[in-house]
Amino acid sequence: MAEKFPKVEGGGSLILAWQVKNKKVLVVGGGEVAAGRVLNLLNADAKVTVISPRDGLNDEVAYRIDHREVQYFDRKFEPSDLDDDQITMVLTAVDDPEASSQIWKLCKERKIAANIADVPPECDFYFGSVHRDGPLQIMVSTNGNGPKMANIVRRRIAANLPPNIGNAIAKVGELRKKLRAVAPGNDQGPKRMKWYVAVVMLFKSTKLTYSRMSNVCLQWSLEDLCDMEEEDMSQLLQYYTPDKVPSLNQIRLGDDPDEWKFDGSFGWACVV
Ligand SMILES: C[C@@]1(CC(=O)O)C2=NC(=C\c3[nH]c(c(CCC(=O)O)c3CC(=O)O)Cc3[nH]c(c(CC(=O)O)c3CCC(=O)O)/C=C3\N/C(=C\2)[C@@H](CCC(=O)O)[C@]3(C)CC(=O)O)/[C@H]1CCC(=O)O
Ligand SMILES: NC(=O)c1ccc[n+]([C@@H]2O[C@H](COP(=O)([O-])OP(=O)(O)OC[C@H]3O[C@@H](n4cnc5c(N)ncnc54)[C@H](O)[C@@H]3O)[C@@H](O)[C@H]2O)c1
Repeated sequence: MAEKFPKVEGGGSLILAWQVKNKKVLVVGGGEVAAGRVLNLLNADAKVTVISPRDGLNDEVAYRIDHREVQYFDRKFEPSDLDDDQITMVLTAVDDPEASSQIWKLCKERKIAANIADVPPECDFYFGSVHRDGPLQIMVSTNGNGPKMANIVRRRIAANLPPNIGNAIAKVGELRKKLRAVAPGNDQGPKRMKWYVAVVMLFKSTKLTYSRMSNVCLQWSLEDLCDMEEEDMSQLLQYYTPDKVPSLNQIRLGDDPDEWKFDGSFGWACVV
């Protein structure tokens, strides 16, 4: 018999999307691993400081420093580097296990979250293998079992994604923002979410699951979403107040016989 609630399966990680925008992060080390860490951090708009002797710098880290993408100190780590309560996180990637352990202990004394590359027990969090396409990020973790496998799984997932998915998500983001402007109140919350989900489900019912659905009159495709212009979005948003979800043709051509009322079920819209 199926369980009523999901079964707990311990031993995993809590996977989150940490918002480090404008927050200070210290990276100790300037080699190949540090280069990857720095890129991840800059992609998340963090304020990055790198501490590493110049002669140990990898070309990519040197490039970030030369282009002032990071703040830089040309020396080894010193405990006083942690004397800044604005530091949100410390990442070490040094080829010196003693220095690594010392940094971990100091971070714990100061309650700063830290990742010590190479030493899983000395990590408050692990990195994962990340696929990025505009606003879309997919992280794969094997929870320390096999980082190379994480890389392989991530590539396989990415290869199976529709090519326009990042753009489509960006458009949905724009639409969602505009919808909030049209219906800002908290009291609109449930209606706003229901209508928005109905619109997104129309797009889900098309290219993402296409062949099985081919007898159903499909109204939106991923490409349609990507092609949405300002004008299309304003047209679409006019259907929010009467709680209707139009077809793309209706938005573009204004013909209304196909119009259907959203009945609250997130099923398929069938226009015959
Ligand atoms: C995913 C990725 C993200 C990133 O680092 O950004 C990542 N490691 C990557 C690559 C990679 N790392 C290593 C190899 C060599 C081959 C091999 O060992 O497999 C390769 C492969 C390569 O280089 O191709 C060596 C290695 N790594 C760790 C140890 C220590 C240990 O296991 O004890 C050792 C042994 C050192 C030694 O033996 O001396 C530990 C960790 N590495 C993690 C993440 C965390 C667990 C993530 C997970 O389990 O999913 C964790 C626990 C902590 C952390 O680093 O956060 C990135 C792939 C990104 C991508 O390409 O997409
Ligand atoms: N994702 C992972 O977890 C992963 C993957 C591969 C390797 N590693 C491990 O991570 C560590 C770093 O790997 P790498 O390839 O970048 O090494 P690397 O030799 O290219 O770089 C080490 C860097 O640390 C700097 N450094 C050394 N001591 C320092 C100190 N006290 N203060 C500041 N900087 C210092 C060096 O100048 C150099 O820039 C190694 O121990 C490696 O085995 C981890």
